[in-house]
Amino acid sequence: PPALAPTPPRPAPPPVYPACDWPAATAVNAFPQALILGVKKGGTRASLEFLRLHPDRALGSEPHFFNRCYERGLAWYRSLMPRTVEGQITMEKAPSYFVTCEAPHCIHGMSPDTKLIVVVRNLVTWAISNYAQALSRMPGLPSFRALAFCHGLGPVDTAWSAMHIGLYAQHLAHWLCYFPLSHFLFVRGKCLVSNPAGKVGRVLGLKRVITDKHFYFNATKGFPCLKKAQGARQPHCLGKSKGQPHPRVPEAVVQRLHDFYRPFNCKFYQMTGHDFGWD
Ligand SMILES: Nc1ncnc2c1ncn2[C@@H]1O[C@H](COP(=O)(O)OS(=O)(=O)O)[C@@H](OP(=O)(O)O)[C@H]1O
Repeated sequence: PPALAPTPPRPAPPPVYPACDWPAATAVNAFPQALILGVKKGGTRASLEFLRLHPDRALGSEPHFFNRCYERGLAWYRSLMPRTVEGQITMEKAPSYFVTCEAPHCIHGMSPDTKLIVVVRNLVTWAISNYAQALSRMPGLPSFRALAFCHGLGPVDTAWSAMHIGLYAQHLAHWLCYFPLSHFLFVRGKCLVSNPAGKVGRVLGLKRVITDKHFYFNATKGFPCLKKAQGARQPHCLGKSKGQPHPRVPEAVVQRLHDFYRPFNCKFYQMTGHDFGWD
């Protein structure tokens, strides 16, 4: 008689989750619908921390995907995003996307509907802020003046990142080849300090949930801090690299930089239709 056919393996039983681990029926890892593109030292961390308070948004970690690890693929990127339910906006921030040449193309490839947030700041203050950060890490750094100008007093050294990144008009022109201006939201870094609730509350038309009640002014830090960070009971200020003292830079140097940036600023105002008043 023919040998008995082996019993076919039983199909694996469906997974059994403890009640508290049931996956929410509609929660998914969605690609970000909005990205904070930078710029670094503009106030990106403050924007992110303040937005965390909003129940209608979910913020991803900071994987620097579009400027450092795009080769890992969009599926990997998506898996890093928090699970969200319908009606929630997924967001991510990276300090350098705005100045990364390939980023507009890659982000457009992910979704041409992505909303883009850029935190901008007076470029001279901004350049000094970058220098302050670098100096705190490398105390032996040459003076600001020596780095800002070729040969000490020559033309502005646009090869220095603190000068180059500030050419907002040039970076924006590149982005506008991929996204219309209506997709951009420009946030003044200064407003995040003077009126954090106002600025953050209005981002992306989110319901007005974040108000002055969420903040207090911390006189020691000299900046607004959160009365309670998300999921915590304690007041929370940003870390010590945010809001650090700036070195004194001679007025003549500041003036020369204002003169240098003026035409670029004018161009940026024209492109965005908004006078940021940096001159
Ligand atoms: N609430 C609050 N607390 C502290 N700092 C605040 C806050 N709001 C805005 N800022 C400004 O944020 C600047 C740092 O910007 P970023 O977070 O974009 O820096 S980074 O690129 O992520 O390192 C930082 O720049 P510096 O003051 O030059 O350090 C601040 O001016």
